[in-house]
Amino acid sequence: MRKPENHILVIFGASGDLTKRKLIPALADLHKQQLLPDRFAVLGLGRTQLSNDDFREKMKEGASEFSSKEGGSIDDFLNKLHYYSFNTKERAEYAGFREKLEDLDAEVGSGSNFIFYLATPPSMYSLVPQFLADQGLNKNEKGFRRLIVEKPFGDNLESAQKLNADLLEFFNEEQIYRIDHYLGKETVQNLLVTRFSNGIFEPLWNRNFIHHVEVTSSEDIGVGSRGSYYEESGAMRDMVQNHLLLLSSLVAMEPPTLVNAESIRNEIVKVLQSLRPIPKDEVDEYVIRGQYVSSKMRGKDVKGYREEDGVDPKSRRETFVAMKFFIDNWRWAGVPFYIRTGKMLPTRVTEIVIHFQPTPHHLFSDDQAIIRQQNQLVIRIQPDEGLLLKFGMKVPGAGFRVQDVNMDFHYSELADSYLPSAYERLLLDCMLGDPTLYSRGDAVEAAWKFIDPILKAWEEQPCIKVHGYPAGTWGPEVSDDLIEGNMTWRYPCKNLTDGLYCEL
Ligand SMILES: NC(=O)C1=CN([C@@H]2O[C@H](COP(=O)(O)OP(=O)(O)OC[C@H]3O[C@@H](n4cnc5c(N)ncnc54)[C@H](OP(=O)(O)O)[C@@H]3O)[C@@H](O)[C@H]2O)C=CC1
Ligand SMILES: O=C1O[C@H](COP(=O)(O)O)[C@@H](O)[C@H](O)[C@H]1O
Repeated sequence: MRKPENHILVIFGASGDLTKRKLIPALADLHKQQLLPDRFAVLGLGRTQLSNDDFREKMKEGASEFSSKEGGSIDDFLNKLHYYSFNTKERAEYAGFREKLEDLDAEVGSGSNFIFYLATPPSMYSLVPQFLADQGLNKNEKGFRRLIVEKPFGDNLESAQKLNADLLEFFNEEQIYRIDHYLGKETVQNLLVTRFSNGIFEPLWNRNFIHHVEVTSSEDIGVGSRGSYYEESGAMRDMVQNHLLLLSSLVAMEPPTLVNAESIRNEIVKVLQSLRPIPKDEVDEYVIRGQYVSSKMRGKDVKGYREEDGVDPKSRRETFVAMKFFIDNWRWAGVPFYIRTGKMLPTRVTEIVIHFQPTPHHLFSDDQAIIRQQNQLVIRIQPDEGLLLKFGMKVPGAGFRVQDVNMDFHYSELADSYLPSAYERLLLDCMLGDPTLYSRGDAVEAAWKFIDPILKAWEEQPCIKVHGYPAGTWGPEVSDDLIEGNMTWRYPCKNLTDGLYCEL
């Protein structure tokens, strides 16, 4: 594995949750694998007053699991962490920050190569690049300057377009890395390998052989301390506009000509641009929204969304979305895609299910005892990452009784099954200058273009129902009605509670 060039990673918002829970552990893992450059430092920024030692102490928790087998030590790693306090909203304070950065650059010998990571509230995503440019920090003729932008990338098409325009005023597209952490997941990348390196799957991967596609990302937790964020965002903006549309694009894209950023991202954007718009007056036929209500989960009372901190007791914000859509192109004409996501569902699972067409004639259908499903390929993204192929086999004995059996591969069975975290992979890629697994501006806008009319319809037509589903169930029962024919979603496990469904 190539090591990145020497540089400093500057984290805006380093006193926050993301830095501590995701970024620092990912960097510590890179350090253990000796994948950080020899001359490297992190400069954390925030208004909170912290000394370097305070910052290191605060970050130690996430980074502390170093075993003797691994490279480096926790102290080597922590010594690379530095902190500088300033208000990143104040243009005037940037001169002091630049001096601090240049001093650290001289001390470390990082060649004036900087990555700026925006882990602040989104309201600062447009400001910071502008203030960095004021200080000449957006360009380095001999080395690099890169900008990582966290989600959410806008909250509708217009704001996403504006944010793209604002960023592009000071940084060019090659310098901008828009994070969608789902692309950093090993099993999401494996989707490309499964599709494009296996002769058995690719010939079947089209409307002739695939009946429908299902993508589920469920969580068994509620919004927790993020109630006020969720009130703004809801499941459509938080999960569907980005992660679920991205997963669907990877399932649907054409083979890229090369494995590089341009080819792969060109194919992703083509899928997003081919999504058939959902007319505003048909939204309730294609999209189901739900919100969890209080119930008992695993024997314990759980709050409904409206009882969470920071949530309006009359909120109609969705914590569940299920939807059907079509991709209007040669490969997928007429194939429905079903996607769903929700909080407080019975289990945490992200999976893609490819449902193949049934055989043209049911030769063994006389047998009443067992009703078979169609062949399914289940691509499990998390947890228990792997692949499951379901197909029919003869039940031994008289007659021709057919039963579904599984061919099941689990990543955990590989001898060397280390799965890097999404942030670890994405940070390393940015350090190496590879944007393949980051979203391109046009793709983000294409996704918003598809989602915007749905959000507008929800705003403008209060008669579109918000279905209350008891925490611990698989969401509103009506979401099964979305699926055409005599089929339902795949339920990886049962409801945890019967609860009471309601309309909100
Ligand atoms: N947490 C997560 O799991 C995820 C977060 N994200 C995104 O990452 C971003 C950060 O999230 P998170 O860490 O949870 O948020 P937090 O609220 O925990 O942290 C926000 C950070 O921004 C800093 N900040 C805010 N205002 C200023 C200011 N005026 N000057 C300097 N620093 C400022 C805060 O520092 P201080 O208060 O010291 O000034 C703090 O370090 C958000 O945009 C979020 O949407 C995306 C995916 C997951
Ligand atoms: O981006 C987000 O993703 C998480 C789910 O991520 P996962 O890697 O655990 O699947 C979700 O909880 C959060 O609401 C959302 O902002």
